[in-house]
Amino acid sequence: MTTPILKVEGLTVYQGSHLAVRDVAFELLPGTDTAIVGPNGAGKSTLVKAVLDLIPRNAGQIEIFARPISRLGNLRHLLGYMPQNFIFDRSFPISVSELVGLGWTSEAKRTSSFFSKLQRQNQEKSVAVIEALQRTDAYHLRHQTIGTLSGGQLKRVLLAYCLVRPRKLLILDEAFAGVDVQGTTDFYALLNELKQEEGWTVLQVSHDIDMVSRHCDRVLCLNQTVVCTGQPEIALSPQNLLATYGPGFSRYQHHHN
Ligand SMILES: Nc1ncnc2c1ncn2[C@@H]1O[C@H](COP(=O)(O)OP(=O)(O)OP(=O)(O)O)[C@@H](O)[C@H]1O
Repeated sequence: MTTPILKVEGLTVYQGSHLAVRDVAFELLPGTDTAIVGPNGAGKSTLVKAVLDLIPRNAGQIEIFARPISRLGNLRHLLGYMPQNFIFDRSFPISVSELVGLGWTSEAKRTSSFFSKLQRQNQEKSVAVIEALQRTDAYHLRHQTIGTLSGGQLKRVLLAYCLVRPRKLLILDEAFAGVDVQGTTDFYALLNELKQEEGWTVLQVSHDIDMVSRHCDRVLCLNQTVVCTGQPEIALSPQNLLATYGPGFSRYQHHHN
């Protein structure tokens, strides 16, 4: 039997006095792309943050790479996360390259001296930063300070931050909101490449039902608790969308080519 990359059982989370996520259970198998969809306030971001142990949970177990989340240790480097909002002081003088470089960590290798090791690591890091920025089409932004970026440009840079070292699990919270149509199509192609060629597992929160139905392997419909889960053609059936979003929902059609 394949060991799941992520296993969530009985997850319940309160935000203040509000029950945001109730008794959620699901698994992610290696090399799959799963979308979490649901209406505003359904608990999607709360679920993702609780899965990453960034906010406390009231009940439930979370295992990542077959280890309890609290005992991940160095394996945390194999986890990439792009939050829904990245709030920072726009006057903070950090360049795009420097920010992306913060996501890089070296693989431990033995070398002859401290200085040659440091030199080699700096070279490896520079190459990794350039490659990550090229992959997200943000290389031209490398010298800009992050405070000068547009919303969509910042998303590209944050994705580069996630890609600057190999990961096994990439968690994206509305990563493509604010990205133009071509950029969104490119991003999905990139996710597909990471999945198919490098074996990454992806969990993404999205409101773009059309792109999710085209590109994701599985969908988890959430409205405080799991309404349904399965392959897109089943999970996103009109009945399931009605059950998840309520009667006011009409499927928003994007026309990506
Ligand atoms: N820090 C907080 N304090 C109190 N309540 C919160 C907090 N964060 C979220 N909530 C509430 O928890 C519920 C779930 O919020 P969450 O952000 O997880 O939803 P979401 O599905 O990600 O929504 P959206 O699609 O709008 O991003 C909402 O009712 C929200 O008002």
